[in-house]
Amino acid sequence: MRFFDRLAERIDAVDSVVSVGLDPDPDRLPESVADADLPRFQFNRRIIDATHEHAACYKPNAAFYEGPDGWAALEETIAYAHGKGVPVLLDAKRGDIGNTARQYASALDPDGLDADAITVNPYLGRDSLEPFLQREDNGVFVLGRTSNPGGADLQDLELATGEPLYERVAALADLWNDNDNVGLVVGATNLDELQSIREAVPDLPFLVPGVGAQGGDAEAAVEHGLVEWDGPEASGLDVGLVNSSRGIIFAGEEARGDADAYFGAAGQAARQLAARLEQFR
Ligand SMILES: O=C(O)c1cc(=O)[nH]c(=O)n1[C@@H]1O[C@H](COP(=O)(O)O)[C@@H](O)[C@H]1O
Repeated sequence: MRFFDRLAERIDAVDSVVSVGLDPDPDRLPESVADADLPRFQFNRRIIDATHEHAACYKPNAAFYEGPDGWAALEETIAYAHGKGVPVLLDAKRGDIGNTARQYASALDPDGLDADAITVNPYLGRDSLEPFLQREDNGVFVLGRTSNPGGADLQDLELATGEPLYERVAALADLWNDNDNVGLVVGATNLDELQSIREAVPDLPFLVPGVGAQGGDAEAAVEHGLVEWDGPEASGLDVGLVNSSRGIIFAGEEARGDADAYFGAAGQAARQLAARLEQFR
């Protein structure tokens, strides 16, 4: 089944468009997991237990799995999320020349990390993304307009045609969508850009990061991020994702010494965000 069909069904089943970001910063892990084998996985396991009923997907950011045992923690995390029936979007922001890109894309293989979808960087052009785009059952989220302040440095540059570069990227992503597997990453912190990209590409689902810790606009994220899915299996359902990472996984930080309270707070934060976003759907 294609990624966006699976995602639309998941969103429908849990009434949530929340992507829970699994970014287990080693400096912020509570004592209850810090001394365990694979602490990052043990942390994620507890987070997944607490949040899965409100999660449309999990988004582990590959940066947080660098270093010894990082890949093992990521592999275990993805398998554990799948065990709860939740798709996984690997946030790796890949993009490189063809033979390198093919290796990066193996993260989507069932005998690789088995991620359901991945984020990619469009700046090396179509051929660098081909190994991802060809995988009909996997989602490919192209960075459109990022949420960080420096995103403007390049992405807002005006082209000779008068359009900003991010709009050209969005149009290209639409063009690359032969397999109905392309989405766009557009931050919730830049409302004008969010709106204008939605107008430029009315049919692509967005991953909208930046709500929560970065202070982005949840209502605009839902209004512009979701589209009615017109796929072969889950047609007519909403599809799109609004991500929060630190705002959910570290919501219990004041209860660091009490594991149940700590992870309970993450569950509550995921539930509250899901309910808040549902108001705007
Ligand atoms: O691709 C992303 O997910 C992404 C794109 C973007 O423009 N901004 C952005 O914050 N992200 C990621 O989304 C997550 C946001 O984390 P929080 O700010 O903790 O919610 C991190 O993993 C970021 O790397």
